[in-house]
Amino acid sequence: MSGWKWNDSSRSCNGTEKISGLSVHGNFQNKQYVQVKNPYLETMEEDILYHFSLSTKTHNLPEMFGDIKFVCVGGSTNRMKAFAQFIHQELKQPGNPEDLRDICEGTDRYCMYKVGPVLSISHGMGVPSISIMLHELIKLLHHAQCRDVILFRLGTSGGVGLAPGTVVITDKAVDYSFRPQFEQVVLGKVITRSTELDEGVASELLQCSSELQNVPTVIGNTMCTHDFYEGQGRLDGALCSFSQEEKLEYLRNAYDAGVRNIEMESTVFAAMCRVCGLKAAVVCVALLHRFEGGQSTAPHDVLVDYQQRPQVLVSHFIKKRLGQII
Ligand SMILES: O=P(O)(O)O[C@H]1O[C@H](CO)[C@@H](O)[C@H]1O
Ligand SMILES: O=c1cc[nH]c(=O)[nH]1
Repeated sequence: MSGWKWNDSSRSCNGTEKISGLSVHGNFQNKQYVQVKNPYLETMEEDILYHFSLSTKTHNLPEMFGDIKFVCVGGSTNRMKAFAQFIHQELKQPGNPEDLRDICEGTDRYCMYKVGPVLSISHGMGVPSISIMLHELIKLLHHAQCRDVILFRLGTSGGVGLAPGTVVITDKAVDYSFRPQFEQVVLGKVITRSTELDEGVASELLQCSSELQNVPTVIGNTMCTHDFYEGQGRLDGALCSFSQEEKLEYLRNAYDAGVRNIEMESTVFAAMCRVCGLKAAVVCVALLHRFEGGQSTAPHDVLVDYQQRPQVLVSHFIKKRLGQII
């Protein structure tokens, strides 16, 4: 790949830097390295990123990943492979997108594709699955000496008071009580972390959406639950202990608290990125209107179109940052 530019509207842009043989233009005076908050890591001779099938001894992580600027994560392996192929075309990368290799092929836990400065990774469903992936991803970015990285979660969700197909850029990721926090149990005690996301990236994404057709987008709070059925007030799970009225009351309360969509990873994603000094955004499409029901009745091709919307939006953002769109 010839050099790519690095535009960050929140900072002045100047200077050129070589990263892994690429000319990267931008302002690196505010170099933001990825911070790990674990003193034990420094003392380890080797760090095995077990679920990625990578290690600091067997892989040259700075050479493999040092130029990463954008990391896009999402639940499904197929979606994240499709996104890698899509961004490969959008960034006009050499070679055939069909030939992209899964860097994590040594394990079937997650998939990972690298396309120039973009990493596309799957994280499975729910907080435990994404948090394991994020521990290893953040260590990977740290070991690779990456800097000024932005993370995006590209997902699907249930809409609250929104037409299906609407993309929600998360303002605050909130828990089941609509609090902007994530609770982690550590050594039997609950640790509470803030789930604030980067406001600048969110408003830049909203601006990007206004430059696109067919990507209706709003900014709103995203509720993260630990379950798809009972946890999200669905009446169609194997278990249901509440009435339709109780469900609607909970969803109305969520709406009044600014919640516009419901998914299952945003709070831990926001909390871990924040602690480690990573800018992050959550961009999820609403597949259905939760006031109206629990099942996705839209035809397959419509759902495929909906799932592509966060990808189109984030790809536009990346192309702008790389100076490919003025
Ligand atoms: O579309 P993804 O990224 O998987 O996200 C949403 O979809 C899954 C449930 O179907 C949960 O993981 C939820 O957060
Ligand atoms: O309703 C939905 C749809 C997708 N993902 C969720 O977590 N909930």
